[in-house]
Amino acid sequence: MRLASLSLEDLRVFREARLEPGTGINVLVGDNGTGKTTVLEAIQLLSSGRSFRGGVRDALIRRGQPELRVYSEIVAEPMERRVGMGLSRSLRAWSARIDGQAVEALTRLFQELAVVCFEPGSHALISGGSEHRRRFIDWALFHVEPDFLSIWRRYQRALRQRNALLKQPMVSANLDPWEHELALHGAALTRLREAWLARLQPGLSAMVARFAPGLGAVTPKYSSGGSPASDGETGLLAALWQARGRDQALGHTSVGPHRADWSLAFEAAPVREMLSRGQEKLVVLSCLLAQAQAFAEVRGQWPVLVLDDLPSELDRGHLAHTLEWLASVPAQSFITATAAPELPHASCRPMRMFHVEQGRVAALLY
Ligand SMILES: Nc1ncnc2c1ncn2[C@@H]1O[C@H](COP(=O)(O)OP(=O)(O)OP(=O)(O)O)[C@@H](O)[C@H]1O
Repeated sequence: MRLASLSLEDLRVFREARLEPGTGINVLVGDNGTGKTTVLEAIQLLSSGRSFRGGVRDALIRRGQPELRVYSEIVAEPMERRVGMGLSRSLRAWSARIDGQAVEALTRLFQELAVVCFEPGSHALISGGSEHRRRFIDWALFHVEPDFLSIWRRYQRALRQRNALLKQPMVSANLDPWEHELALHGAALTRLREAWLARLQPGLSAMVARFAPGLGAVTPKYSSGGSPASDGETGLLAALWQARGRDQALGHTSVGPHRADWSLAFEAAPVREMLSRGQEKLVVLSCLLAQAQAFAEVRGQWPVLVLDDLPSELDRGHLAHTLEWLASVPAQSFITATAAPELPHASCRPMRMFHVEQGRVAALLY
């Protein structure tokens, strides 16, 4: 999938801007603080309603304005289906449109555009809390597994209900139906997540061999958050039952897939603490590119790749390597940099360069 156009209105420094990206690598060049990252943020917003920069959402709206708007025409392969996606945020709420029609659920919009993002905060995938790693897998499942969203919602609903009951004087029988729900949907969630991690393994091994060969073979390990995954629904039900006393004291549910995690062990660095900061970045980059590739294998089209401030994240050799890889796959990508990086000569798609200057984006001849 790719963006044929992108328009921003009242998003941070931009009053109004529009660009028509190319189908291959798009480079956004400009000085610090001119708005390069904001263009990537706009793409991320359309795909998830959140900014990879975090922080308060209202900071996204241009100072003094009531609302921001982002619009894009998306082209979905293989049939070249065109979809107009619009997202706006007022001080109170988001609203979304597809082909001009308002959509009730934002997730309907997010299903149309899959974006894989590498940015300075991405190292949290390795060094941050487990929520980053769960979100990584759940992002893929949301896009490739039709049942995922309904399983995830049912699990979350049962979790909220059990947590609310845990805060009241305990009546064990009241917990029973919610624990059955949690076990049923939790076991399904665990199966999907484990299967996705297994699917990623070959691509991840190839990416690590390419970007961080010194680390040797990589082994992913999933930990299901309480009971062994192989014990399935029965095991999770038993774990919930056993944890009742402790959970009541805590006031929340301490076992289940909402506590799950995964890790990577390398031949040359069996524990995460042995990775240098730079190696961490290369591992994260490998995970994200492997994720994009696995997505493409399942969906038959690539997600859009956005890579913020790439030249300051990677050394020259790894930057060249990454650009070569990007040029070799049929994915649309967006890169920001303060100075134009040297782009590979051979590319399977046309490349395009844009200059960003204090809230304006201009296409450069390339
Ligand atoms: N709500 C807002 N209203 C107006 N301007 C804003 C708002 N939020 C941020 N800005 C401005 O928008 C610009 C944001 O720029 P952005 O982070 O996209 O720049 P950048 O080119 O990626 O910078 P760098 O190279 O330093 O990372 C900054 O000049 C910032 O002060």
